[in-house]
Amino acid sequence: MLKLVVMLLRTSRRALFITLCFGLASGASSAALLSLINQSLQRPYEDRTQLGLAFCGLAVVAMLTRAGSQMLLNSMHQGIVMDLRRRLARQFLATSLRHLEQTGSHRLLSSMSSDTTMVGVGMTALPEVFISITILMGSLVYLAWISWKMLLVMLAFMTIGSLAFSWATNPAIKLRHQVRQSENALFKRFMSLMDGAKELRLHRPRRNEFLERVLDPMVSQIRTQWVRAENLFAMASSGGMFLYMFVIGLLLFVMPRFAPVTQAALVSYTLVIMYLQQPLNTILSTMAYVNRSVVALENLQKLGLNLTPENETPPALPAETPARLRSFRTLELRGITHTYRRENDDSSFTLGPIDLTVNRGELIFLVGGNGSGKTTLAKLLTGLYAPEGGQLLVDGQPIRDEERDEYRQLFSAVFFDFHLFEQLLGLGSTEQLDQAQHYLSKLLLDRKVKIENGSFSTTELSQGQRKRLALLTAYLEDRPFYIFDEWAADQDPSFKEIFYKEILPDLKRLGKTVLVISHDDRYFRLADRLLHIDAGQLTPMAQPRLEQVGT
Ligand SMILES: Nc1ncnc2c1ncn2[C@@H]1O[C@H](COP(=O)(O)OP(=O)(O)OP(=O)(O)O)[C@@H](O)[C@H]1O
Repeated sequence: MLKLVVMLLRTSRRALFITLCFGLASGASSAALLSLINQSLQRPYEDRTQLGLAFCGLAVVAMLTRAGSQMLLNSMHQGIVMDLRRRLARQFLATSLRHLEQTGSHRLLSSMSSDTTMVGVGMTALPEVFISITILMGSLVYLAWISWKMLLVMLAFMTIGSLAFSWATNPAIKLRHQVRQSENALFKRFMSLMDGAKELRLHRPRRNEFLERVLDPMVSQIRTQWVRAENLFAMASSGGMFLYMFVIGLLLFVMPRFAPVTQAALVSYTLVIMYLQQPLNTILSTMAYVNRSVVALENLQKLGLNLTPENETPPALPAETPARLRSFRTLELRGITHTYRRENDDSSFTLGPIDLTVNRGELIFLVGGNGSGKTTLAKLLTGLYAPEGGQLLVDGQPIRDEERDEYRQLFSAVFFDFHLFEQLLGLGSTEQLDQAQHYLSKLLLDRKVKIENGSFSTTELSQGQRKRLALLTAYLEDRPFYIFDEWAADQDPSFKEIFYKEILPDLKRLGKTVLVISHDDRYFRLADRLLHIDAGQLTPMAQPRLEQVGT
């Protein structure tokens, strides 16, 4: 909870201060109203005119300050959620790709939507807790002024009540943690539902089994856990209310038998105790939100997305890569290794140690069977994965961890599972937009797609056409090193021919270094160098079947 308080102070100190002022003014005016009611009840009707006027004024102040504090809380809540989402997106991009892959997109998505909202709710609930605690303290002081014995009775019951509440709600908090885990698992199933839309529609038994065996049990498990957790909280709150009524009953029906008390004093105690109910209620109910947001914050931290102040998002880096890197002569992988380890699974895959030097301007084909490690090698070469062992060197100089992002800016890559942004992000200069128009016709897409306001008019195209748009984006990036991961696999034979015989030689002519991951052995002879990978090791390449080459 302390982390929440620190985050609140760091992100919204001014808004918090103003909200607290309004909240306290609202609490103080309500307390003044209470004292006024108390005084009025003890005066004859004819003497109440002045008190009546004061009552009206205070009621208006109480209403305005309450509305003001609520409106400020609303805007503070959305401000906090907005800030959290922005910071989370930046943290997400600063986190290593491998970590994200291991975590799984379902968990990240579910956290980015529900956990951020919950942290925001908890942070906004905190000022209400502070205000209610202050009002509670003020009321207790007023109670002590009326009767210190009553205060002692009240404090004793409040202590018993809060101990009992935390004892009763501990299992509920554990259940909330379990609900959160189950929600992650549900999100994964929902993603399968969307990704497998075609497969589920085509095969009725698969669809039925998916719904009955995969989705429904998880949905009902969440329902059970949720209801159990919330029922425990409801029982604990009701228990608290019962204890409260017990105190009032004790005061009205039992205490007068043992300690003589005037009617006026009894009315005063009862009024104050009834009034105390509101802040106590607020504390109990808002503490439940604070609690949930602590769970959400811990969940985000478990994913490596730390939003606490000590983990500031890194500053934005300059867009340009330093000239030292851009003008490289050689890129070298020296003894590079990478291992994929799977949770709850003994099988693992190790790539390397890889020793490889790439000279500027080379056109290299990387070939090998499925699962041999081609894409992994490309991710290591581009700096998307940090090597577990070995070093990346540019012109003999090792790339340090903090330089890796700059190093990555040397590359333009179209991976097998590429993503096509609808907007030409970071490529909006007039010159680039003109070039884009030229490349659209070169890639035979000018009849399908237009470029309007820096965006493609559509990306709803065939997979092969989308890949051509991804290639267009790569052209515009104008980076020194190009990587194509089975780019031609989705292209028709005539466009394959254009890719291997026109586009790749063009890039080479422009002085670009190109690594092509390919299974198209009929074009292997076009490479300056052929690299073969097998079971994670670079191995000597068998002679390509020249009789098929270039025909
Ligand atoms: N995200 C991952 N988590 C765990 N293991 C992985 C992951 N990605 C790949 N692997 C493992 O690493 C091995 C190499 O994968 P990689 O994608 O580099 O192969 P590839 O040569 O590009 O295959 P393909 O030709 O099928 O695209 C695979 O055998 C696979 O078992």
